Amino acid sequence: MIAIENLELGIKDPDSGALKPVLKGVSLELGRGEAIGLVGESGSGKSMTLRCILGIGPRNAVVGGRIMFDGENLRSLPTDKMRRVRAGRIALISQNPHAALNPVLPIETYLLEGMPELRDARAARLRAGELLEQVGIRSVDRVLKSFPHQLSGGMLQRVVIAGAISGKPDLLLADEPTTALDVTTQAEVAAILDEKRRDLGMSMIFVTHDLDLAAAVTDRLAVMRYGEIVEIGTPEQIRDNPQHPYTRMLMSIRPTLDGVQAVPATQPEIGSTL
Ligand SMILES: Nc1ncnc2c1ncn2[C@@H]1O[C@H](COP(=O)(O)OP(=O)(O)OP(=O)(O)O)[C@@H](O)[C@H]1O
Repeated sequence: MIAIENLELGIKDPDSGALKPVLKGVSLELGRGEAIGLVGESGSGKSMTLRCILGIGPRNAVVGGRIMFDGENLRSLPTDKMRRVRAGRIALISQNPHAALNPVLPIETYLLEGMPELRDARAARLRAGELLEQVGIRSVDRVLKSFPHQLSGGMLQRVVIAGAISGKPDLLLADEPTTALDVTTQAEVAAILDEKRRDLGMSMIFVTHDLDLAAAVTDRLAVMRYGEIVEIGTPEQIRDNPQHPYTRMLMSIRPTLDGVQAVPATQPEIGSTL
C-alpha cells in the first residue's frame, strides 16, 4: 500500500546554502492493514519521514526518492490531488492534540467538520457520539459540548483519534501520539489506537522513542538513526536477536517497569563500529 523508496531530504542553510542531510535513503514498505513502528532517538528523522509522506516538508528542504501510495508517487502529485489524499486517505495523529483542535470550538464542531458528507445534523451528531464511544469515551454528550481546554490530554487524544478514524483512512501516521500523556493513559490510548486500526483494517506508521510501546502495537519495527533505517524486524526479532549495534544499545537502555535500567549483558559496541 505504501512504499518509501530511497527517500532523501536535506535542509538548505539559508545563509551558506550548505545542505544538511536529514534523511539519507530511507526505504520502507508497508502492506494494507499492517503497522510498523519507527523507533529511534530524537533527531533521527522519524517525524521528517512522516512529513515527507504528507508532502509538508520544511520550505528549505531538498527532497529525493519516491513515496509510492497505491501505485502513485505522492511526491509528484499535483497540490490539489495531494490535498485530497491528506484529507481522506492519510490521517495524522501528532503528539499534541491541541495542534489539531481549535481552542474556541467545541469538540462536536471538530468532529462534524470531518464528516461533511453527513448533511443531516442529527445523523452527524449521532455519528460523532458513536465515534467517541468507539474510542472509549463514556460521557459523550458532555464531551461533545466541551471545549479543548476543559478536557484532559488523554481525553483530547481520544477525540483526535476519533476524528482520524471517522473517514476510515487507509493509512494512519501516529507521531508520538502518547508521549505527552501520563503512563497509564499512554497505555490506554495506545491500546485504543491499536484496536481501532485493526477493526478498520488501516495501515499505520507509529513513531516513538519507546521500543516496548511500539512492539506492543505494531507488526514490525524499523530502527532509525541519523536519517537511516539501520534495522527492520518483527518485535520478537528486534527484542530477542537485535543485529545492529545501535538496536542493541537501544534495547539495553530501555527502562524496565520498576524504573530500573536494564543492564546490558555485554557493553553495546557503538561508536567506531557504526
Ligand atoms: N524546519 C527545520 N529546519 C532545519 N532542520 C530541521 C527542521 N526540522 C527538523 N530538522 C532537523 O531534522 C532532523 C530530523 O528531525 P526529526 O524531527 O525528523 O527527528 P525525530 O527523529 O522525529 O526526533 P524527535 O523524536 O525529537 O521528534 C533533526 O536534526 C532536526 O534538527
